[in-house]
Amino acid sequence: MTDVSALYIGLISGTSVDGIDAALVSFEQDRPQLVHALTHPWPEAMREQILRVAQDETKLDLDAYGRLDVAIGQMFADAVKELLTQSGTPAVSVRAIGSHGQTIRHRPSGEYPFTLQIGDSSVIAERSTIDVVADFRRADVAAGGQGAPLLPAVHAMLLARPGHTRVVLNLGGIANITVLSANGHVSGFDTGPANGLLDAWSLRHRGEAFDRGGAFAASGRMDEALLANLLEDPYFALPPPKSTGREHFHLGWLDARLGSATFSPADVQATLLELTAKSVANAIAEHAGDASDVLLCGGGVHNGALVQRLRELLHPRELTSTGTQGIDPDYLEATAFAWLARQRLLGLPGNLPAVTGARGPRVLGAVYAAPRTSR
Ligand SMILES: Nc1ncnc2c1ncn2[C@@H]1O[C@H](COP(=O)(O)OP(=O)(O)OP(=O)(O)O)[C@@H](O)[C@H]1O
Ligand SMILES: CC(=O)N[C@H]1[C@@H]2OC[C@@H](O2)[C@@H](O)[C@@H]1O[C@H](C)C(=O)O
Repeated sequence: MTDVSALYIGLISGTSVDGIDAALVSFEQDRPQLVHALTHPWPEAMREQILRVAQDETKLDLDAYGRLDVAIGQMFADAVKELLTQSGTPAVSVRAIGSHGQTIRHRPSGEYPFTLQIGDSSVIAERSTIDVVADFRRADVAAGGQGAPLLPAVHAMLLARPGHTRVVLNLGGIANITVLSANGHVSGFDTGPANGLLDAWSLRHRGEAFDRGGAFAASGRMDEALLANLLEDPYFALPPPKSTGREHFHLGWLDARLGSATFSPADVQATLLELTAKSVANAIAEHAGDASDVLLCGGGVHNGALVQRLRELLHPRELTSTGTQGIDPDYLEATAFAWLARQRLLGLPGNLPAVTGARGPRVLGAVYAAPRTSR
């Protein structure tokens, strides 16, 4: 019998690979509530390795794959330990961990569609002594879906405003929107890059993992011809359901479009910021024309230059953070994976077929049992 009143933990390292977000979550009438959260940073060498693998700059042999899977699992277990210590929570009072893992490849279309999140869940269960639910995307992909985005179900539960069309915009490495329609319908998809390309260009030209506040972009001038060239990527015109990742939008993608043309690094950064803002605004105009407000979450809420540009493009819609609704924009994804773990233990579906394109609702994830004798 599942104890539905217990605490859960949600874990995710997203496409920015900036750290492992860990959230301790309680439930009240099935609604998740954040109790405590932290971001456990990746050691720099590991972050670089994950990025190289995710962008196909490093081809992994099976031994290297196995080692990376375990190393990521160990870091996820460390994040759990830190979360329990900081919050003063004994492991025994946590019913389960929902671990998204680290996406290293996402190819949900074609003859053999797949999506790959790694971070050995048995290692997390063994080290934390807590049951782990993981592998949340593959059942949806097996059912013909994209396996992503999964957050729209949680956005609907926490942020829908009956009678109004509202958009939730996640600005992670990749950007995705959820459209919460006035009539209750929920749709959503990945619009394209958010911070991933901005981070990569910042690292290459300034040695900084991200462009704090968007200052680097703000120091340059957007180039119209380059922007038009980038927006020609066929992904932007694809109809939903659709999802993407670092295997598509990465520095190699950008370099191929820059070709032999010379731009100042700051002008490219400004153009990348405009690419994120324009592709998001175009998607909202096309799929949520009647939206009255847009709620932001994900690390991009801290990029003042990006938020300012989005505000201009989305005018007259109101643009605020999910924080205005009492939802921490930095930990919504981790909170959602705690909810998904609970759904799995309750035998309830986690996907929204109208979003992912799956043939139907599916119970998502697999359970990795903790060692019973040590509890
Ligand atoms: N102060 C800041 N200024 C500018 N950008 C910032 C700032 N703080 C965070 N960011 C951006 O937010 C990113 C992290 O966002 P987030 O944690 O939401 O991404 P993610 O969860 O890895 O991605 P995804 O949602 O695609 O899986 C950083 O890589 C950085 O680009
Ligand atoms: C395959 C994968 O990891 N996709 C991520 C990624 O990061 C943002 C966007 O692309 C979204 O589709 C998804 O993550 C969130 C957690 C989701 O499933 O809603």
